[in-house]
Amino acid sequence: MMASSMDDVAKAIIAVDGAKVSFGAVKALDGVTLRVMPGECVGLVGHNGAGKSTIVSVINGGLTPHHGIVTSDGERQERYGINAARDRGVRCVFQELSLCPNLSIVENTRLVHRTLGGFGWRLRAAKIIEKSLDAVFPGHGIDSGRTVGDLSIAERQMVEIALAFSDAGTPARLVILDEPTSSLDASLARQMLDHVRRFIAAGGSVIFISHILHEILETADRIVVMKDGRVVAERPAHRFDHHGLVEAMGSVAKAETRQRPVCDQPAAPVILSHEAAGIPFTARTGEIIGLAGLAGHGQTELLLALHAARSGNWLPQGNPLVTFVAGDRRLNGVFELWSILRNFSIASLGDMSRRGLVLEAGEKTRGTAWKERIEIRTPDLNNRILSLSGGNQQKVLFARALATRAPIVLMDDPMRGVDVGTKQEVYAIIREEAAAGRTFIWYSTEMDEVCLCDRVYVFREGRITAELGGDAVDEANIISASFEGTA
Ligand SMILES: Nc1ncnc2c1ncn2[C@@H]1O[C@H](COP(=O)(O)OP(=O)(O)OP(=O)(O)O)[C@@H](O)[C@H]1O
Repeated sequence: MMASSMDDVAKAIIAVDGAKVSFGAVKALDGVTLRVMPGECVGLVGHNGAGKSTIVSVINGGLTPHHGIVTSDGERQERYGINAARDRGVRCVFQELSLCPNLSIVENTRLVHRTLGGFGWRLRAAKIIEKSLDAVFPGHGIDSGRTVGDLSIAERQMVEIALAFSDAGTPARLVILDEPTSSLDASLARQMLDHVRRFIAAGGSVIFISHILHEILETADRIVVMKDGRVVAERPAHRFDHHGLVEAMGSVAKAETRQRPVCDQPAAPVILSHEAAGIPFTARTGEIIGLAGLAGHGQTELLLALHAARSGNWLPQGNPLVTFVAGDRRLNGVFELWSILRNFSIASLGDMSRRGLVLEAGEKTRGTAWKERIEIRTPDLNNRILSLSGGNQQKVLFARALATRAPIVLMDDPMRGVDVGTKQEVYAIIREEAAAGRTFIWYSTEMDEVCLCDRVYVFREGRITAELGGDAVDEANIISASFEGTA
């Protein structure tokens, strides 16, 4: 080891050296070395399945590597686990939200901070979480007495983030944020990124994982790129640009194309309409319609209402009229005990069976074709769905919906956690299918995606306040309509 490298290990809050982790035949980590210094934000990027969440589990003490050394503040950790990590000030916001849905925010705060017992703990817990919510998301409007199960996915993500930064005696020193903004709209994401910079300026450390590269480029001090279980590039953030990062991520990341499809179909028949609050909603055959506005302002409710209204409608040959890509994959999307293949094929079993029996060869052929088309990374489609990384699970849900013959596809922020390369692939598929007559209704918290749509409805406080079409679909118009509700 070089002298500077030894110095780094001594100063690092956490240093992992040569970590190897395998799951069966899959080498999730193949000799990863990562150090986090006080007062720095390390950006961690890489394709879906690159190993980012796995190295986070090692640092968080949730997973002991088969090989490798963990050092903290210069001390080699022989028995490093979740409790040791917590005692050293390591906090983690997981990709899959981890709060107990049947408990209130205050009760969840008590669970996270084990020392928060004794007389009057409710009041103290409420103060702790409220202080942190106010610091990270000023003006959040979340009452800490609410039950977590009643919160929107964005609100749950906000509470998880605030909990990670909260202080009940042992202050957070290293906060790991694994795709923290995936359910947040641009203004909430901004608040969180600003808080990260304040935390760093005060001497804290952050590991920040995101597929939204501009967030990484503007927030991280140093960027580490992973590919297939290895670190393949590592530089100060100012020495990367967007293109350089995409290139470093490797073959999966293809060049981005940002042009919006031109769908000039005022004459196409209306396939769906709904009397929404505010401007009425309509969708025509072959249109890609975006639902925009701040997170949780009624977009998911419209998708659910459209689904409820038309889910009983079947086309000839037993195909449904609408299909749905759920936003909250753990709650509404994934069948956790099933294989990847069965999770994929469940929505189109009608097309894969004869006289009530599923034709296994046909199911496998279709599954394999989709696996290759959007690069679902697994050695075997018969593995359990939970063996996939988060982004790869999301790809399965997407493939499940697209593999049906439903002419209307409802999508509730479907690209959550999907890597940049696959996103381009999926945008191309959506465009192709829309050109062939499929209608897409697409809620997204990412402005770039909303701007790919032919027509956009902007939501504010449960109402549709603006409808933008053609050249009017741009960031400035969407932001102005989100805040002022100008049509
Ligand atoms: N419990 C498990 N069982 C089997 N394989 C697993 C398990 N957990 C992770 N893997 C595999 O390890 C590899 C690394 O996964 P990991 O979750 O670290 O990727 P990631 O970089 O975080 O991806 P994403 O961007 O999709 O979140 C993947 O190939 C994944 O399928």
